[in-house]
Amino acid sequence: MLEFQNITKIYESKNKQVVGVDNVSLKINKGDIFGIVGYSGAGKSSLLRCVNLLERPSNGKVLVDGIDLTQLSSSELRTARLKIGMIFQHFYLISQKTVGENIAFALRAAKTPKNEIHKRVKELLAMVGLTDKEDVFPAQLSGGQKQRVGIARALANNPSILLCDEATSALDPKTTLSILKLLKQINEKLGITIVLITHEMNVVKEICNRMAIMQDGKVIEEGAVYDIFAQPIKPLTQEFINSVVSFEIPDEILKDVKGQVIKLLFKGEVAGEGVISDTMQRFDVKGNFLHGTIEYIQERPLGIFVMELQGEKSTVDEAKKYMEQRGAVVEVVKHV
Ligand SMILES: Nc1ncnc2c1ncn2[C@@H]1O[C@H](COP(=O)(O)OP(=O)(O)OP(=O)(O)O)[C@@H](O)[C@H]1O
Repeated sequence: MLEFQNITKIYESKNKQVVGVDNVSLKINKGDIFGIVGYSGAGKSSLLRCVNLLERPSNGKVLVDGIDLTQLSSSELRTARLKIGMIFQHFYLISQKTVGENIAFALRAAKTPKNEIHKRVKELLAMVGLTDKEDVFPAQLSGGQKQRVGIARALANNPSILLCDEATSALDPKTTLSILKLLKQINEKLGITIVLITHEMNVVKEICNRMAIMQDGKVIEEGAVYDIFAQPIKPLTQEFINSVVSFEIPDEILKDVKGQVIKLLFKGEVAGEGVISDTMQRFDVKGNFLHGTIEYIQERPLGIFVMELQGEKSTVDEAKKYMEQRGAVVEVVKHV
């Protein structure tokens, strides 16, 4: 388990202090794929770099399996860091070394016995699907292949945590998906906890099970990805969710709608259409669909409907209550 306890990172620059991370406490469970989301300057990189103390926090503790890394001696920290792999947006491969040598470099740094290195390099290349690229140089690889080498290098010493710093931001959407798939496989097969930072909600939607949203150095919202997608609380979180799953109805359409407009959420297996049609039969209200979609988040369906309800106010209220009893989350978008 990885835990940040009251982490603050202050940068001193030109007689000025910049707060990169502001008193963040977070728990990341073993086996999580945890996404940290925020706009540029929110403090994501600063926080991620506190995990392996690439940035030393100005205050607070970083606990990995209960051990506070900030209290370790430099040799203890070197050993602890071997169990924390990291990949980067711009890969940082050594251009004069072949793919195989880039990976072997990480193994040598961890004092792996010489006679085991080549076997391990081959294993790692097979794991990331680059068996035939051992002897080529990074310049001969595509961006996605370079990131695969970065992943192989990060996994060389069997880490328990993998940190991903905007790992797919330099890649096209199709390559991004293939790298995310690989990361998910690694998480499932090897049980490695993954912490990734990104400004792309699609990345989070694709592979993360839990997430935190950062703004001005603080974590403003955190929880299960499914729950946050279903009911984001903070306006910034809503903005990020809307970038991938838009529930907004344009004002021009709302303006012409006569009845009350409601948003209905049906989580998991609750069959939204069935509940809505039962409601229309039971109550003297007329419903018009303005929007309807089923999103799959973490392979779990989330039904989202926006509809206009026309009828007596008391009947409309009863109809909404009935839908809530049947498992819907009802939110009024526009009162009559
Ligand atoms: N080495 C540094 N010296 C001074 N200020 C820094 C340093 N690194 C980061 N900062 C400041 O700390 C704040 C948080 O930056 P950080 O890079 O962690 O944010 P971020 O969310 O990762 O943004 P980005 O996605 O652009 O990297 C910003 O105001 C930034 O200017």
